[in-house]
Amino acid sequence: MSKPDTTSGTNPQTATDRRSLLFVHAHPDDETVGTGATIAHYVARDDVDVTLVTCTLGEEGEIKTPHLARLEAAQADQLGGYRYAEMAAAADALGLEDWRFLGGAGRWRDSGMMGTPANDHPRAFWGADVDEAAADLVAIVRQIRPEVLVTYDDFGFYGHPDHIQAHRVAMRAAELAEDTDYRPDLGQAHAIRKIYWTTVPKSDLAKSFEEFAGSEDNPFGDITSVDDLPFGVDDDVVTTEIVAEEAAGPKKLAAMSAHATQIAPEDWLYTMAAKLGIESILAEHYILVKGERGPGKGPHNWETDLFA
Ligand SMILES: CC(=O)N[C@H]1[C@@H](O[C@@H]2[C@H](O)[C@H](O)[C@@H](O)[C@H](O)[C@H]2O)O[C@H](CO)[C@@H](O)[C@@H]1O
Ligand SMILES: [Zn+2]
Repeated sequence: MSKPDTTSGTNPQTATDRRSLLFVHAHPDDETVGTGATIAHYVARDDVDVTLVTCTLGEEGEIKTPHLARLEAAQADQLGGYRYAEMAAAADALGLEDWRFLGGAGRWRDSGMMGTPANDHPRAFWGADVDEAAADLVAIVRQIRPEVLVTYDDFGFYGHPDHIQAHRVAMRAAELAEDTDYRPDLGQAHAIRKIYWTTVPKSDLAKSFEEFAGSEDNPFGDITSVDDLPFGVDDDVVTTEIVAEEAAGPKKLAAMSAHATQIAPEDWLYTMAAKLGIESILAEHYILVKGERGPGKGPHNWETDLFA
């Protein structure tokens, strides 16, 4: 579905009718693994423009496709360019038209896992000056003027340095974007109405524990308690559950398969969808950290719409 041209003023809907939703993620694949169903859901709405900003190209990733193994950082160091193409294919699968890299593709490099030498690469995102990186994001915020921003919590959801830095840069950019004295050359100030951090309710993790208990492909390994995982929150900390329509399921699976160097066919995400059903990958959860909580439903009164 091609969107009306909102740049030349020919949009049949007035600009004020359209709503903007911004996702800030660390690596190509995070957008799909963590928020793929939500992206597909809002892209399918005819009143919402979705923008994804990814902070690095994922150059330091482990390669799960053996025939591409030599692209790894320690050998040909071509994984970043390859994951750019994976990002394009995944965006296509989700129907996402506006996807960008922070500062332009290649500005910031994947920092590798915490404590690895890649953390010290001169372009590592982990070593970026937060205000410098945030300035590029302010320009995007002031251009697309999002009502809602989605990013990670201050632990980066699971403690990866690029995820922690994506949180810091996104939150700093939201603060600077609304400051009328900050860099007027980057556009008119804009205040984002709602900000969410991605999360997973422990009740969902407990269900997965149960389903995988004893199986050889248990992604949780020898962890036996959800409280020992580096992510997950009590259900009453979650504020919002987006359950995408069934049609989003195949889109998220196609986007996952687009990220083949990162998500192998035997990956637990596929196994979970197979064991728990496609609905297990249609529900994605968030914590509202800025803005007024909207109407909700269920035992925890979770919002069902990011724009609520
Ligand atoms: C989901 C996510 O953030 N993936 C990151 C992460 O990938 C991990 C890394 O390659 C690790 O070495 C593997 O053992 C683990 O299975 C991967 O999830 O870190 C990568 C390097 O920074 C990054 O490219 C990838 O997108
Ligand atoms: Zn990541």
